[in-house]
Amino acid sequence: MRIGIGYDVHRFADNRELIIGGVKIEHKQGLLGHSDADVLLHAIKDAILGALALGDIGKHFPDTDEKYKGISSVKLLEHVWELVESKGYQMGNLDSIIIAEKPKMAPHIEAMREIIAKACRCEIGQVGVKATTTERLGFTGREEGIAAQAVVMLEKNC
Ligand SMILES: Nc1ccn([C@@H]2O[C@H](COP(=O)(O)O)[C@@H](O)[C@H]2O)c(=O)n1
Ligand SMILES: C[C@@]1(CO)OP(=O)(O)OP(=O)(O)OC[C@H]1O
Repeated sequence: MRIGIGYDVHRFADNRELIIGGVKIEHKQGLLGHSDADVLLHAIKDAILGALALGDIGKHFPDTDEKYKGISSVKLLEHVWELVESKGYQMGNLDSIIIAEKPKMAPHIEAMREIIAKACRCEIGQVGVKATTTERLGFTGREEGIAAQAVVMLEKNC
């Protein structure tokens, strides 16, 4: 078994879509990034790569490379998962948390779990997604950005 941890932050910006966990969420602002800035999927991918000591997403998908400009983070997760399978591992389980004052994530959590489970070729029951505010404290509390954390456990195929 291998475990990994991931953490990411993206700042809010005008004229950007808000995409979290592969779900487009209606909000006054979106997150800024070279890709679609899906902070949750970035934390999950870093946790997966970390579990296999393969570095981080910046190493695999440099933000200086035009081919990743505006790219869907679901596509990048699918690519990371192909690496996992090529190394002979499968999903044990993953858990994650979105740290955001607003918007409300609860109505979108099931859709996020489905998207992540599909990309990682596992059951929805192996994928945890939660959300919390920081009670208006800090940069997330001031609605300057959103953070996400993830942990993953991978199991070696028999
Ligand atoms: N952006 C968010 C933040 C929180 N939630 C849900 O609300 C619950 C209460 O949040 P607290 O920070 O006050 O503990 C939390 O457990 C989430 O279910 C949310 O949907 N979206
Ligand atoms: C996802 C990538 C892709 O270029 O770009 P960003 O959306 O800027 O995201 P970040 O977490 O800052 O860096 C990782 C990059 O790999």
